Amino acid sequence: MLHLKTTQFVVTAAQMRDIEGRIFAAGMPVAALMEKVGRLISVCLQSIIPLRPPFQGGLGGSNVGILVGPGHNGGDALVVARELHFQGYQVWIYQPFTKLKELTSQHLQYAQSLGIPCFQELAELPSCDFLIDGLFGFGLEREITGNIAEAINHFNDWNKPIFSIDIPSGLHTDTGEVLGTAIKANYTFCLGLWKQGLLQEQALEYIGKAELIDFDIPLADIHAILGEFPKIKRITKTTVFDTLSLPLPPTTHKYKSGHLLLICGSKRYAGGAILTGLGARASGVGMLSIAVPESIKPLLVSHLPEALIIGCPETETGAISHLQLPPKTDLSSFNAIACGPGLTTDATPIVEQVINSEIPLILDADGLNILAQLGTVPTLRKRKKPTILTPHTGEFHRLFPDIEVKDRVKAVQTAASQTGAVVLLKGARTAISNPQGVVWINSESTPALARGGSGDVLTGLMGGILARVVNKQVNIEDVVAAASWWHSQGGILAVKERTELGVDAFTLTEYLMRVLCDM
Ligand SMILES: NC(=O)C1=CN([C@@H]2O[C@H](COP(=O)(O)OP(=O)(O)OC[C@H]3O[C@@H](n4cnc5c(N)ncnc54)[C@H](O)[C@@H]3O)[C@@H](O)[C@H]2O)[C@@H](O)CC1
Ligand SMILES: [K+]
Repeated sequence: MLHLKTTQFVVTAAQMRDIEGRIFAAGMPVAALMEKVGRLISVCLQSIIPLRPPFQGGLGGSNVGILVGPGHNGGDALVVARELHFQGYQVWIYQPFTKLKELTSQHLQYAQSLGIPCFQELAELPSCDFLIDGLFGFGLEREITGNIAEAINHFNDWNKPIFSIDIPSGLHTDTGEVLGTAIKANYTFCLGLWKQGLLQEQALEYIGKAELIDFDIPLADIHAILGEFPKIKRITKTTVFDTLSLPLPPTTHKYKSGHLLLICGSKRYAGGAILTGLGARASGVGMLSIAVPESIKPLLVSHLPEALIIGCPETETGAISHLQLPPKTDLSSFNAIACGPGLTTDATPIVEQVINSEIPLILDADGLNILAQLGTVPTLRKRKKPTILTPHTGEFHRLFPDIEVKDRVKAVQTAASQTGAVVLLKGARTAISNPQGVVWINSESTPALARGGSGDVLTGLMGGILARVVNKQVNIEDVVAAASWWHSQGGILAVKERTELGVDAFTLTEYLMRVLCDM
């Protein structure tokens, strides 16, 4: 059986309930698990918000408001309330419901017996330094309305740090959409396994910093519900390292490390070709050929002296008119092709030519715009070798006008299944799917990468990795995931040294090479 690290797994509410059900059926008492989870959360909290030294003459301790819902999310919150109370924090409870689950009700009763004040009305609440949100977890099943919705909006307006247990109350556990209203957390303690909704772009505004609280779910139970090869996974360092096929064999030579053909650039967008080339350079690919319009060849040579720059005849508008490969070379000389950045839509014939080839192919930017004009699904259905599409949301709409992107995981799964391609949908939470619906989500990134040219770098990097490993029985979606992760980590590393405003695409290429030093 495949043993993935727990941090890779991603679950829906139904899957989490089934996994939890197996643990309880095997004999783990529900109350014991709640106790364990509550205590782990309170230990984390104490390290984030340590107890304040006593005020002179006062009782001391930080003031904590605990928001308690009717289910076990509320139960977790009550365990936290009790633990923080015993640590010396000043705790009060807000519990506006009339009916609580039995275990939750018991915890409430005990908390009240300890003298922890409990309020049902918003108007009665004292001020506090931070809030713990245990209103709803994965049991939220409909829109939040009425006084609870009012309370959530009220707490969001308080501008105090909010720590959400499992998921910010009000977010749909699977899609991350807001059901009526939702807590805007500064911090989310996701319990046991990553909930799919936390990895969706629309949840980002609500979850703050998210951390997984591991409470030792047996792998056998996870696999029993998610299958031996779970379909939806989070990209982690470990998976990427496996895909990159390192260290290099001592006897390797340049043609064994892959030969990538980039087709990119135009007189108008020469910079895109340079950035794509520099992205490919960072991948460590053995041989790099770059086809560009003849007039910008000298520019490319000066930036990428190690690459073979192929100057091609150009249209009146300065786009590549057709591919003119060197003597004794045809497309079968390459392990992979990456095509699109900076081409302009005047380069349609060349995109048609590579789509008709039998070489693994990445299409990006104008490559995607041209594909959309040709007709995405019928055009790609003819391909016999792997194809990767890397659209941002706008390009995705042009390629797949009938697919809704509210749930980005579903959107990439549908697009991949319709086309037979691996589809990467760019965003703050990039999602990748293969045609069988196997999904990778890149949950670590930085808004610093939302800048012109950043995507060109990704295409080059991905092309280089693909060319290096495509003949080594790797899954294409793993290659795409590795490139996405590497690209994001380059951005994250650059932010640390240069701030969020200091990560232009050219600078990013320099940080890419440093990412692997830390692995
Ligand atoms: N999965 C696990 O392994 C564990 C789960 N635990 C906790 O249990 C939680 C799930 O507990 P529950 O299944 O009790 O669910 P919740 O605590 O998320 O809430 C369910 C309750 O809320 C009510 N409800 C749902 N939507 C509502 C709405 N819009 N307005 C008003 N009421 C609404 C339901 O009728 C039900 O009573 C997790 O999120 C987690 O915090 C932990 O205690 C221990 C480990
Ligand atoms: K919650």
